[in-house]
Amino acid sequence: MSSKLQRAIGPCPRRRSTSIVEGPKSVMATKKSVGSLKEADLKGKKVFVRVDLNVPLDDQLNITDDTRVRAAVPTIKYLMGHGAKVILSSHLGRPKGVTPKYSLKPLVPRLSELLGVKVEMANDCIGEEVEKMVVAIPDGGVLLLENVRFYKEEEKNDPDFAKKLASLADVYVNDAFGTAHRAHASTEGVAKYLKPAVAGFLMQKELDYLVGAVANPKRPFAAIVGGSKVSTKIGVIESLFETVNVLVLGGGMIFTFYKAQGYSVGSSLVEEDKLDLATSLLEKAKSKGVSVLLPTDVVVADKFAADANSKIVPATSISDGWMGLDIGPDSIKSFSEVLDTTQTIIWNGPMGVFEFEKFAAGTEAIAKKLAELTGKGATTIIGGGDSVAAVEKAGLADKMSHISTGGGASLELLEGKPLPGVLALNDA
Ligand SMILES: Nc1ncnc2c1ncn2[C@@H]1O[C@H](COP(=O)(O)OP(=O)(O)OP(=O)(O)O)[C@@H](O)[C@H]1O
Ligand SMILES: O=C(O)[C@H](O)COP(=O)(O)O
Repeated sequence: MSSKLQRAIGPCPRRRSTSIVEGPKSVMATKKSVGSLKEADLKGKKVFVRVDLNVPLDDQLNITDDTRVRAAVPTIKYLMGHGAKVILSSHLGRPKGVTPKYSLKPLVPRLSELLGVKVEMANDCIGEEVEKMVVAIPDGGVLLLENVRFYKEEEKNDPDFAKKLASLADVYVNDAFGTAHRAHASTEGVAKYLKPAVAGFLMQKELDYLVGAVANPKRPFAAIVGGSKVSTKIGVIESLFETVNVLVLGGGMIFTFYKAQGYSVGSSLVEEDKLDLATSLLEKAKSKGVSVLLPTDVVVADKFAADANSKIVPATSISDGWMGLDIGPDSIKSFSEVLDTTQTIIWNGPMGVFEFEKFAAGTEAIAKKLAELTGKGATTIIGGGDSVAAVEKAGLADKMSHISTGGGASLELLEGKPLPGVLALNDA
């Protein structure tokens, strides 16, 4: 095989039919058809809305990325417009007890601005004071409860705590896709005590793309999986084997695959205990008829730092003392050529250490390619977490078909794990 060519294991992309009924494990594990907000009677009703306002804050408590706040707006505006009394609940961070730096107060100005109303804020999420504030919400008004994780009962999914949350409202709406993989009191438990319990618009959109498009994709269907470690992506890779035609691998995980094949990887990131697994994953791909593409060239560095010396070398012969931190230009070219032939692409995990400018080219090039293909009619789905950060950094977020607000949740969904926050909702 020429070093100019991608290392392709398995045959070329081929068409396969996958129906929702016969679909892969990932489709069967969670349901796509959940009760809709549009069917609920909302006028004058107290609606408990679980949103995911777990956003990054800087040291001055400024929001550094408001994507999740903006994503929560359509559901809240719909509820306001239909005369509901909106009770917003979220977590922020992973506090152990009441912790001021994890208060949701810094969210109030941005929420008020986006919703065009003064959002009221409670100092707690249950109790008498909160109950009084709920009674005072006008039709179409919005009350934000304090961080629900200030109570340890939240993460324990304590039934009494869930009942207390439920007692505040008449209707439950879960729009917190980012937290749908957690069986917590506000994401799962509360749904047992409030009927109807329905999905918000963001939740529905995430499920439509991540379950719908993946179950029934326009083909050829490619998955691009990158990021640092194979170990965190085994489940998703194996699950995608059931449905994709092409699997493109990048990021730090590729060196475990190369080392497993006996190539020299220098001091690149390698998970020594996953070498056999890497070999068996490639064999499995072959048996499933999935084409696996690994980079042929990489950008290597003499240290893990933004100002490291760098050079481009074949991916299969990295000298001692050098580590691969990005895919190289030949790989970008051949990955792009293959992606050009595909109709649906899901991307999870960056191609390199995109946080360092010198090693961001591979990730940026893939982001640009996906933006271009979206413009030509392909469906492009960015699976959350660092890939989303990279697409945002490249200013291309609005050029993709769907950007998931859930890193962990989207991975678990693609891995075929059930999402408790979705399963708890009423069927459609
Ligand atoms: N060649 C590499 N060597 C070391 N680290 C790498 C390399 N390529 C990418 N990374 C790092 O991988 C990290 C992301 O990996 P991770 O496995 O956490 O992906 P992820 O966050 O799960 O992706 P996503 O969130 O998009 O699902 C980034 O911080 C990036 O710097
Ligand atoms: O950011 C996330 O992935 C969600 O908000 C869930 O947060 P958690 O991982 O702390 O449960």
